[in-house]
Amino acid sequence: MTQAATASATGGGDFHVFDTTLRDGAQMEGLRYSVADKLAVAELLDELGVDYIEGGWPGAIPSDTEFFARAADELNFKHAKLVAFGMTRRAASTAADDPGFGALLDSRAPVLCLVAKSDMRHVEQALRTTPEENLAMITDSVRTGREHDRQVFIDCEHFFDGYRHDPVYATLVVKTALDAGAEAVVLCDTNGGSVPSDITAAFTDLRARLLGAGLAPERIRLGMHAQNDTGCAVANTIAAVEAGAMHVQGTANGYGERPGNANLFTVIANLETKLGRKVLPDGGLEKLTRVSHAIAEIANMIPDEHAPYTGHAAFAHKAGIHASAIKADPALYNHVDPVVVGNDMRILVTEMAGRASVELKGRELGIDLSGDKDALDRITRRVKELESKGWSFEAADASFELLVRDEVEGGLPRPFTLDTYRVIVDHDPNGTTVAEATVRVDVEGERVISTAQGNGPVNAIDAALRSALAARHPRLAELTLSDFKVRILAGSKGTDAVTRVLISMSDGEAEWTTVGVAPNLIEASWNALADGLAYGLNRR
Ligand SMILES: CC(=O)SCCNC(=O)CCNC(=O)[C@H](O)C(C)(C)COP(=O)(O)OP(=O)(O)OC[C@H]1O[C@@H](n2cnc3c(N)ncnc32)[C@H](O)[C@@H]1OP(=O)(O)O
Ligand SMILES: CC(=O)C(=O)O
Repeated sequence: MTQAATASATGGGDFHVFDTTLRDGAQMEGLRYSVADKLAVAELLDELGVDYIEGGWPGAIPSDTEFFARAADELNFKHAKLVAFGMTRRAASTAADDPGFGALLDSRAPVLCLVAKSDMRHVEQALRTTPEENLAMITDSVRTGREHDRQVFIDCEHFFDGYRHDPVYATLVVKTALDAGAEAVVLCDTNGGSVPSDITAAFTDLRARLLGAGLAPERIRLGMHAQNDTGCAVANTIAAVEAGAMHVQGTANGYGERPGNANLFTVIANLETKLGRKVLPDGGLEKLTRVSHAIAEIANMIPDEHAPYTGHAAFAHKAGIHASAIKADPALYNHVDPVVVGNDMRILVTEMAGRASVELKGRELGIDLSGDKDALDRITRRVKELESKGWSFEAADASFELLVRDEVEGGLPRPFTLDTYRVIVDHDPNGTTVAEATVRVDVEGERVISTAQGNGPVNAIDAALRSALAARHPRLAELTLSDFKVRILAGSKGTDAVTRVLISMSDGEAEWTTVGVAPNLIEASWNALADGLAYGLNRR
């Protein structure tokens, strides 16, 4: 860590984006970072341009102690400052003698963020100390941090509940921390039970009380830390900023304990695009989607498709009426240009599509359908008819493209046509199951028969088909099956259910998905497989 400690008690209009993905975000059930993961996440957050990265609690959590040791040697942030989280010193001791506090200083982090009690009930029941001693713990901890050349933030735990219960004491806690030299005092909605009007009222009232207590306006530096238990964490954070907060805390993708924390990426995007506050360095905002997905990958979490701004579906339009207006101007149905946050707009073609949806989807696929009203009519009708029978094109772009090309270009060249297939599944007395498939196909005028075994019927058909085509189509070896999804769609009478199969394939450069629907699982799979291979072999 080459970052010099820059303890500063100067007030002013600077605004902080404070990320706590690696501390509070790591408190999420089911999430566990290795030290290497944490180092990688920290680098991504620095690249995005957040101001502070809270790395964990050194001294309390052994892997966090290791993270800070490695961070000090290995990380070289371009923009951010690394923050060590901890608590104010223990009651009836001194910060200088408190081993927990010592571990924070030993971490070499240039910034400390200390959680302090601000709800009288917590002081009495959890700390089991006096209100005065709690204030002394805050003063001593902030001053000691400052004496060691650290910036110090105070997180006021349970601030909003405490403020409702005893606003005089909660105000005194904030004033004490600011008087001691805290860079900012962060008001935490720890139980996450607040709604935006609570936040606005508390910030406004607290500011008036602090001014009344003699604090100069520029010394009132407040921040917001919102948990998402009411689903209002982002809204609460925005309400806080509108009420004067100059520091926002949150986590990547909203990871955190219980329903999580304020999604910092949504907060940042709202601040920049709605409130007109530039909070990231130049070029930062357009990295938002990539960084969000990269952190999900490291955290081993499936990215939230529907996350505002960064989700894959955040700018996906399914309704035909939306597409018809988007054709005139994408801004008519997008609240911001997706490119601003590094995302893309997508048009989904389903039974809800109209001609405009088909035209725009064609444009996405590089097929110009504009002006061909007959083709647009035919394709739209065909999509609606197939979807009513169970097909689903929204996740199967390759099947849609094959359908469009069939309608307007006489279809892509088919590398083979099926004559027959047969599959046998053997379950022997030892419990071993083997599937064997034989396919008979026409390949460029020649009839080819091939037999292969597999661990299941679809695997066996895939192997037999590949073996039949291998000599004429060596590129098949590059095409791998990356996903196989089956869904049974209930029929109207209960017994006439149909099966929908989605198959994703990749050639190492691109991935595409095809859909097959039939009353029989093997037939549905064959349809999807045959289309997937045909699409792949035609891909350039
Ligand atoms: C709202 C938040 O999310 S804050 C972050 C919470 N994160 C964590 O708790 C994760 C890491 N925590 C830990 O590893 C452990 O809980 C430790 C190391 C911090 C403490 O462990 P222990 O010493 O075994 O204490 P334990 O966890 O049982 O209780 C917490 C102690 O801290 C005290 N404490 C709680 N908050 C504060 C505070 N702000 N300032 C000073 N002391 C505090 C409690 O009164 C209690 O004291 P006691 O030991 O005298 O009963
Ligand atoms: C500090 C913190 O994480 C909270 O109060 O929620």
